[in-house]
Amino acid sequence: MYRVTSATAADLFDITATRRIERAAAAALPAHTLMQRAGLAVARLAMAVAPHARTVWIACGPGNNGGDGFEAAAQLRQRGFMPVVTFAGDADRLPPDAKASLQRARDAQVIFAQEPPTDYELTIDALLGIGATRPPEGVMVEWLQEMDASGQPVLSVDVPSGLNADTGVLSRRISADARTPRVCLTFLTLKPGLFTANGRDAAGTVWFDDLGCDKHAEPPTARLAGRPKAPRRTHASHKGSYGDVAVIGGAPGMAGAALLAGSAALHAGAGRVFVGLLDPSAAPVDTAQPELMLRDGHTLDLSDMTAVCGCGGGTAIRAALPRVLTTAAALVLDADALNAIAADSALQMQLVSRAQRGQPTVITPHPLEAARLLGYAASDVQADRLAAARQLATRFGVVAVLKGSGTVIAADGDASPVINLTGNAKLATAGTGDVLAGMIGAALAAKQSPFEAACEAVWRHGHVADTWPADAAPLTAGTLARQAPV
Ligand SMILES: NC(=O)C1=CN([C@@H]2O[C@H](COP(=O)(O)OP(=O)(O)OC[C@H]3O[C@@H](n4cnc5c(N)ncnc54)[C@H](O)[C@@H]3O)[C@@H](O)[C@H]2O)[C@@H](O)CC1
Ligand SMILES: Nc1ncnc2c1ncn2[C@@H]1O[C@H](COP(=O)(O)OP(=O)(O)O)[C@@H](O)[C@H]1O
Ligand SMILES: [K+]
Repeated sequence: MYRVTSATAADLFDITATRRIERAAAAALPAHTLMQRAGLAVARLAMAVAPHARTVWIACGPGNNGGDGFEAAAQLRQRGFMPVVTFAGDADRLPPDAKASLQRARDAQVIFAQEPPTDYELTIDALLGIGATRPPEGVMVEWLQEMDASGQPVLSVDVPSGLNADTGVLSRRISADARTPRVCLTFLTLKPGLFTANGRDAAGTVWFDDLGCDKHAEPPTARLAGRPKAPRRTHASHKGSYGDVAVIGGAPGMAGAALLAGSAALHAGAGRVFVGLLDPSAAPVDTAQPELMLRDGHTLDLSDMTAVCGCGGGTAIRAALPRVLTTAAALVLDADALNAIAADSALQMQLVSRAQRGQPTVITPHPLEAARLLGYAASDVQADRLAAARQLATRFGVVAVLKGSGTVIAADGDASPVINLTGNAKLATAGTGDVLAGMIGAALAAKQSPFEAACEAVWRHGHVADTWPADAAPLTAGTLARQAPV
């Protein structure tokens, strides 16, 4: 059993793949073995999460997820805890493994009740796992609401009930005021839905137990990339070794966004950074960051540069795009550049033809920008973030970075998409996206592969927010841009 952190590199498997792995694992072991191992693992983690607990409320559902709960109840009872089980199901219709575990819980003198206990120190959510076919209803909803509001730790078995393990869509809203600490112990595979969309809020800290079944040949659905290697510079390197970045953006009134991207590219290690502003009346120098070379965004030669295009671009970016799309050696497209491309099929064709010419492009949409590019609603993008990122990558021949909680990075081709585990809501402030675009630009300019450049920059950007002290002033985009790579 191990705890998943942002440093963890691991494969993720959707429900269909997990089912195949589960069937193969079950076939290789004596009956009931997997559930016994799962229940024991839940009991062990419960004791670690709440060693002081006396009463543990275990909410069990109608399938094998409930079976894991019965098994954990039996184990906890044998260790002197007072588990109280509420069961939302029919004992006669339980699958065989779960039925056997129900009997073991009864034999261990576990208390069964109709209602949750009045006082308890830990809840185990064993209502629904990967077999959930529809959102929870009836008494399950009541119990889940009680858990959310209890303030006591919740340990979700395999998957938080109501969470789609493939997409991270949760059937209910968890209030931002809820102070309930959450852990999730997931079995056999790590599932993508635990790490994106609502998955992070619903699952809390994720623990993984392979139940002794670590060998299988199933291809992954997605990956956690883990901590990137620290950047190294050879002694004899020079500024040309790290490439040129040109930020194209900063329409009248929006120079700040372009300067933020430029500052981020500079601090992320680019050899030289130009900022091509689209505001003819812009000042000739940024005195706060004099290393940035300010130029006219419409005329800057991009043929040997990595362009970062769109930050604060406004409507002026439209006129600059045909030249940027055809000439930039490598390209990061953000914000208004993406909105302009979404509205113009000729620009879309120019974007697609970049890949055919071997000119790499990374796009960095947030969900609404992704929705515009795909012709969907933002809610459709959020309903399946992995699928949306893959579609963007394939349709435009790019590396797509779909931002938000659990940023997804997908490439056109066979590579599994990556879900990034760094970052938090401290980044939910204006300008942090411009900073990310600049950081990716610097990584591309240093000749990293576009997919690697995007994954590493997204990781580092989020890591700054993760390590930002809780008692420090809020993390602004300007401060974020000035952090050196880790
Ligand atoms: N079979 C095995 O080898 C193992 C199974 N394990 C556990 O088994 C779980 C999967 O078990 P199941 O396939 O039985 O699936 P679940 O226990 O997730 O749920 C399936 C049951 O819930 C019902 N159901 C689905 N959605 C519902 C809803 N919204 N309201 C009410 N009832 C609903 C279904 O009709 C079915 O009876 C895993 O998540 C994991 O916890 C683990 O013990 C590991 C080993
Ligand atoms: N709750 C969150 N968890 C993780 N990352 C977040 C969260 N909110 C915002 N971010 C990150 O912050 C950045 C915001 O980018 P964007 O929406 O383009 O903002 P802006 O245009 O103001 O710069 C993205 O990298 C996004 O992934
Ligand atoms: K569950």
